[in-house]
Amino acid sequence: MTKLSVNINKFATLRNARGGNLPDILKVAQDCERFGADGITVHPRPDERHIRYQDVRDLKPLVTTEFNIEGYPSKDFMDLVLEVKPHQCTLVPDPPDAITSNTGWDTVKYQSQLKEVISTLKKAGIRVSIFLNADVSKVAGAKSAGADRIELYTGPYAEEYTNARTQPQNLQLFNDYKNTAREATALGLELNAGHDLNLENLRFFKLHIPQLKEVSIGHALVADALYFGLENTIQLYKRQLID
Ligand SMILES: CC(=O)[C@@H](O)[C@H](O)COP(=O)(O)O
Ligand SMILES: NCC(=O)COP(=O)(O)O
Repeated sequence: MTKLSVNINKFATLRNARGGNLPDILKVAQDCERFGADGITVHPRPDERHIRYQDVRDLKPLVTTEFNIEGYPSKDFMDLVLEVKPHQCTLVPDPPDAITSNTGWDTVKYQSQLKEVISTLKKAGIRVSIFLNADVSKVAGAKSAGADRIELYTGPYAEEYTNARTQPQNLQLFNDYKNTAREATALGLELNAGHDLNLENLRFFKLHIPQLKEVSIGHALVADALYFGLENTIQLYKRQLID
């Protein structure tokens, strides 16, 4: 079964809208775990518009499942990750002003930066995943940089799935995902995926990329929780991930 890591950024967005502490992010994380999440993901951004650096520190002793911190490896981010020591760190090539993540690493161009950062994280005992487009030519660079996993950026998949409304298995784009996943497995890299996954597109992705270890989902899951409740929603997503 593929693990579901719930990205709690959007709960923090709601909290920050008013100041104060509603909803309580620490309780949200614990409740997500109680409701069946296999992990908690946070993606602190430099402007701290949702998850704050202090949230990440406060979450560390409370998260009993897998803790995954995502972000661009700036000095501040690296200091935070090395202090908190999550189970996994997912490196994302976002510029500081990114509205959200919208591409994976160019593992050729940024090979030496990735090598250095990954080596530092791995020395601290942190598993490293790097965010990658569905582009088979970038997988070898992830391996040679020392990553343990790649996280497939599923934004374009989600968009095509919504636009096609037919048989997504016919899409060239989806073949790129399958080939990238196959190459990762062949090189001994484990596979995660995330971005814009939702209750409509998740099952198809899981069925066609069975080696998927983990998905991290936030935006759509939080939106669904408004209608179905958090516990039901987490269970609905988990059902999509059964082998
Ligand atoms: C790497 C990735 O796809 C997610 O972390 C996503 O970008 C969530 O970030 P935001 O919640 O800031 O949109
Ligand atoms: N790594 C992807 C993630 O954590 C959540 O992305 P989204 O579901 O908020 O688009």
